[in-house]
Amino acid sequence: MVLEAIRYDRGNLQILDQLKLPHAEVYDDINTSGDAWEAIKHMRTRGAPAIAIVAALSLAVELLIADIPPTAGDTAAFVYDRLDYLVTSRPTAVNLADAVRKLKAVVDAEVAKVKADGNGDSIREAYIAAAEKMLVDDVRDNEAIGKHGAEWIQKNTEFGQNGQVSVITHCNTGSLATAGYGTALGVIRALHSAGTLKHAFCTETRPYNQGSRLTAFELVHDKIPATLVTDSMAAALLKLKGPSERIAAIVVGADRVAANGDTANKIGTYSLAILAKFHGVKFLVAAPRTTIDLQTKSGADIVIEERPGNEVTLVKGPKWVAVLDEVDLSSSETIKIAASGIDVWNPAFDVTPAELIDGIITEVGVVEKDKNGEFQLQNVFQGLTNGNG
Ligand SMILES: CSC[C@H]1O[C@H](OP(=O)(O)O)[C@H](O)[C@@H]1O
Repeated sequence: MVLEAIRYDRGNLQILDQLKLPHAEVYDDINTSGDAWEAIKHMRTRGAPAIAIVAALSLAVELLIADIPPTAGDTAAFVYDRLDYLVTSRPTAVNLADAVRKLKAVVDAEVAKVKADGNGDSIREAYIAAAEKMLVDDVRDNEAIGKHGAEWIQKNTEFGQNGQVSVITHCNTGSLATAGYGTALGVIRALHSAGTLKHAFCTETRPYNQGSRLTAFELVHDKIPATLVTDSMAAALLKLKGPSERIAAIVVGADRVAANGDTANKIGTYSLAILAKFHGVKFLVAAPRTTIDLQTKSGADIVIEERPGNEVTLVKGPKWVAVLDEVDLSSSETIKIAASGIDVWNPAFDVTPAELIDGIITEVGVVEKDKNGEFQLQNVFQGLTNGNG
């Protein structure tokens, strides 16, 4: 059974409520852009690609039920208004803004054909087809990212050239963050499928715990040999077990890759990049081209989302029944794990400078820095890379 964060057929969209994972798999109906905004904002669905796809498809569903004036101009105005609203749900990941830009262009082209006072049906149809294509393209891109990333690791790491490799990954970048297969977790899936993965190590990824709640869930589901560590254990893991476990690389996802290769990703990524450099393991970012933002020159220009402090100080979940080593799904408890009155800083992302990144794994190949130590990311949009993947 394949894990699905998003379930869709025309007129019907459901998301897997990721606040209930790993203990319960509950799907929520998404019937409007408003439903999608709430789900994205409160992280019932999350992951840069998944956010964009859920937003796009929510409007594809809404267009079939909303009471919109019949002209093409009115339909386009409704689409623009809803897309502009959806893009306010979370600021850091570029995939949503990228999808909005592309969907607006589809609508504009259709309005140009039928003229503003023409029938709005073709606008609706063009939008829905474009949104549905994003769902299909994402899985295809992720499988290509997995292939390129696995090949690059096997070819460009000492452990990869003579046997199996182990990989550290952060946050969740799998089927629960995308339309399927995943980006960095897709690379781990590809290594595992090729029989070249020794072990995957996933970090807990405080405070939302994407690693312990979601990535661990995916790795167990796929029967991939894996070990969970806390974020603070990563350094000791590399120092004490890096050679013996043949840890060849740290592979992470991305929320926004700036034109120079600086990458915004889940908080804690920057620390891992520094550890990789110090311990001589490769540091790789896995991201589809929908995550690469040539309009943002560098990491300094990326808006970092800050989330509520209680996402750090409160831990919610079902009661654990010790004697059964199971959870009581009929219960729900919230535990406070910090002193009242303490200030909390809770940035959801950090920025890893391009100098710490050995390669950016895309669906068209792995981009490495040129002889001047710079990423030439514009080339990937012509399907070109200079990597060895
Ligand atoms: C392929 S998911 C990319 C990216 O999105 C995640 O952020 P969040 O869980 O807050 O939506 C995380 O940073 C992943 O690396």
